[in-house]
Amino acid sequence: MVTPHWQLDDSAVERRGVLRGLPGVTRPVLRLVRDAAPGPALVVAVLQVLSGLAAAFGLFATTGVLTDLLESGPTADRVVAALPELLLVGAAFGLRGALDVGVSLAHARITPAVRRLAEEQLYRASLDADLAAFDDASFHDRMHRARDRGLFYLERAADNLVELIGALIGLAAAVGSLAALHPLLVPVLLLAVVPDGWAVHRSAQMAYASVGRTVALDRRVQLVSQLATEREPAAEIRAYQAEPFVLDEYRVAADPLRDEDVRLATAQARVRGVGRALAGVGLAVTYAVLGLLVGRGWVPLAVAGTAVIAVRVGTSALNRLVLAANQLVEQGMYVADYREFLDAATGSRRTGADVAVDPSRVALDRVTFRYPGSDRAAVRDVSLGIAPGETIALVGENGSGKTTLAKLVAGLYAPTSGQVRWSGRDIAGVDRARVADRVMMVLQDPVRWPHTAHVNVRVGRHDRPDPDGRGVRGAAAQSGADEVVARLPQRWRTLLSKQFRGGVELSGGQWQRLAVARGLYRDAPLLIWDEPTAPLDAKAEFAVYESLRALAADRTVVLITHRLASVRHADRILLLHEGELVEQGTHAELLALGGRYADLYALQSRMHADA
Ligand SMILES: Nc1ncnc2c1ncn2[C@@H]1O[C@H](COP(=O)(O)OP(=O)(O)OP(=O)(O)O)[C@@H](O)[C@H]1O
Repeated sequence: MVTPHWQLDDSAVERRGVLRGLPGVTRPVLRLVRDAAPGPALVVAVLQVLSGLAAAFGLFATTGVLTDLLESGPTADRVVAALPELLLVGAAFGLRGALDVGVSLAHARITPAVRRLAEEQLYRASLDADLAAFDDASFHDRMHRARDRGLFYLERAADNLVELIGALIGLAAAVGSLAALHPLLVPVLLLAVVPDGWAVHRSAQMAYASVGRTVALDRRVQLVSQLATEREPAAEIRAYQAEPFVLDEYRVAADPLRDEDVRLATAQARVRGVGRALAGVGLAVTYAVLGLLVGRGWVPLAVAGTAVIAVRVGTSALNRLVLAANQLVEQGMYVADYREFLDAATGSRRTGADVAVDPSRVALDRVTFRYPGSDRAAVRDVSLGIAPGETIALVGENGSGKTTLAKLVAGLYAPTSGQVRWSGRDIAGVDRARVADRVMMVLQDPVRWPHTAHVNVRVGRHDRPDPDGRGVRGAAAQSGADEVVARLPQRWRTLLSKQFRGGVELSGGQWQRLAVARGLYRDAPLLIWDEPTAPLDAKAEFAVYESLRALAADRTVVLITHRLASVRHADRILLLHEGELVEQGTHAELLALGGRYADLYALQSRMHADA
């Protein structure tokens, strides 16, 4: 059996065989922490340094305590002699505890702020991305990794960074004290922790490799999960008795995912076991060396006593450090995914001149467009001109390229080759927002904004001042949306989403009327009209076409429809076939030509006559 393309995917692993170094990981996280919560970040840094100093001081004071206790003489005298140093040790560690509480308090403000900033950056990048990027599977993969894992691990990475710095400072305190007591004690400390550190590092590597292999499967499971749990597909799944099919789809993706998880957990447990065993041996060697130093008389017993404590403090700090560093490296790979997505999204954005453009005269010059990853052109070598105020109609079979061509005219896609010019200017070189500002677009499958009826219309141009609501009401009257709203329980303030309490659902045609109102409310000189009347009843369709005719009076209009009766009044009809412009002219000219249009028209007329 051939493995479907969305199953185990090794390309992602190859791409990242080599782990990025810690500095490469910490830099972006550090930058994010600094930008998200500069004050708390500074407080954490200062308190951590003070806490490290208190720990070092406490260790030094411990040597004094042990020296006094190990002196010869009556026990009571020795304890009394050690009291001042004992108080100092208590004060140092008490202070350290208080400082650590301060670190925790400041730290608590960092993580939510990092999440908040990272989310906004992600959504902004996604909204900024070029439309064509959404037709690209690798863009989706990146988006999925960045949104579902990148954000989560970014938060964890920020936590680990704080932990890492704390552990580093704790370690510096222990190493500093050990070096001051005897330089040989420092390398001995490493023996105890390096094997465990290797194990954690190796298992992080394995985890990431596994995620790289299964990301596409994971996405598949999520898609199936939507099918099984969301409201939209629920009716059709039941009507088609597709429940077992959906479950099978789930199993096909979920079984290999489960097997991969088991394999990973087993391999990780094995590596960690080896690491633990070696770490035990390392600790035994550490204490043996310490015993040797005391036995040879190179180190006094009191110093050795402090060294034991310092080794314990140092080992624990080093363990925390290795763990935090390794988690950070692992999380850093997801952070890199997040950054990569941000870069890809930003990179996909077409930047151009920030100048006003005028779409009254549109010219296409040998325009070809291929969707990302597709080797067939959806629009091929199309040249045409649209005169100011002209209404052109695009007709043709399903998939002939009408919608794609309309989006090229509107500047939503940039041609793969050729040029789209507005009043002589190639719009590929113009800022996207400037182009979009001049277009009103009503599409086949409009967004159902989970908001009030009013917002559903106003979002057509959300920054247009409409204090008394006249603009919204006018657009609604033209599209027939006013009748829909009149029947809603709270009129314009009714929430149009069943997913929220008190929300209501509309029929397809009712949604479409609101979408048409939204397009009309936008009010721009170039109108793209992509079959928006298909779900409307005859009365609403008639009303909408009447308002379209009124709108067309002072606008350039690109009209897409399969109802040839509706295109008879267009100034020119263009027939597309497999992406190519094969016929154009007025209704009468095309009928006289006796080509594809004439055949289609005859067919539709017969169907209507039969009906
Ligand atoms: N997002 C996409 N990614 C890849 N290919 C696409 C995408 N959208 C459309 N296509 C392909 O491009 C071709 C043209 O599609 P387009 O939607 O422009 O046709 P259309 O004439 O508007 O069709 P319809 O009458 O069904 O609305 C089709 O072969 C389609 O499969």
